[in-house]
Amino acid sequence: MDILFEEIDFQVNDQYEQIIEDLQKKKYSVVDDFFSAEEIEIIRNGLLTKYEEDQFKKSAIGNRVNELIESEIRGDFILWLNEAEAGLPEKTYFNKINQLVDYLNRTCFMGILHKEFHYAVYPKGTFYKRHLDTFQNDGRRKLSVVCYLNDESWKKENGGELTIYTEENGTEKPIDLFPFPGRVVIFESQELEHEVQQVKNDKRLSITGWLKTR
Ligand SMILES: O=C(O)CCC(=O)C(=O)O
Ligand SMILES: [Fe+2]
Repeated sequence: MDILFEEIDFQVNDQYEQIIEDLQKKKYSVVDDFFSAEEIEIIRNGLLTKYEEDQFKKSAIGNRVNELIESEIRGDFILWLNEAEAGLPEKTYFNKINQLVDYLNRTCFMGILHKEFHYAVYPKGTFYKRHLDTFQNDGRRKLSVVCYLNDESWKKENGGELTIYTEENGTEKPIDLFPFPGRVVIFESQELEHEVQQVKNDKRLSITGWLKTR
């Protein structure tokens, strides 16, 4: 009975199916309407409140135990999120992420057991040089998930593109993705090198995180 009930409960989700197909075909997926404008505003306000309260710290290279601040490599400021202590903004974020994780685990047996996310602010002039997310000493990182939190006034001239280094017929093909609000980029952490181009104006707001196995 239990099994039958679960099968009835399951609903195909076209957006998630598209993400799965993209990941299988290209190792990355760009979803422009993962969050609504209202949700993004709630989450952005959550970030800004904590940023103004000085809760962020300078990002570092390495893992969370062995950190080294390297401004030549990355210049963002981050705040790790604790889901157990999430307020409305973080709950709004995690609700959607958890739905996606459930779907991936159910349909692709991805075995995602852990996740870690942080808010990030890239002030004017900052960047994150080309890297692979598993350089952070964490082989359990399976999927990287980045969500952009700026408002509608974010312009291309502000820079801060995420450049992902894809491959086509054996040659490297960089793709620039602008950090538009509500856009979520998901990619294979162990496979795809990427970088954040210098922010030319304003400050670039996001949540970055990893879905992890084992
Ligand atoms: O903010 C982005 O677009 C990517 C951030 C990133 O690569 C990282 O934090 O590892
Ligand atoms: Fe990264």
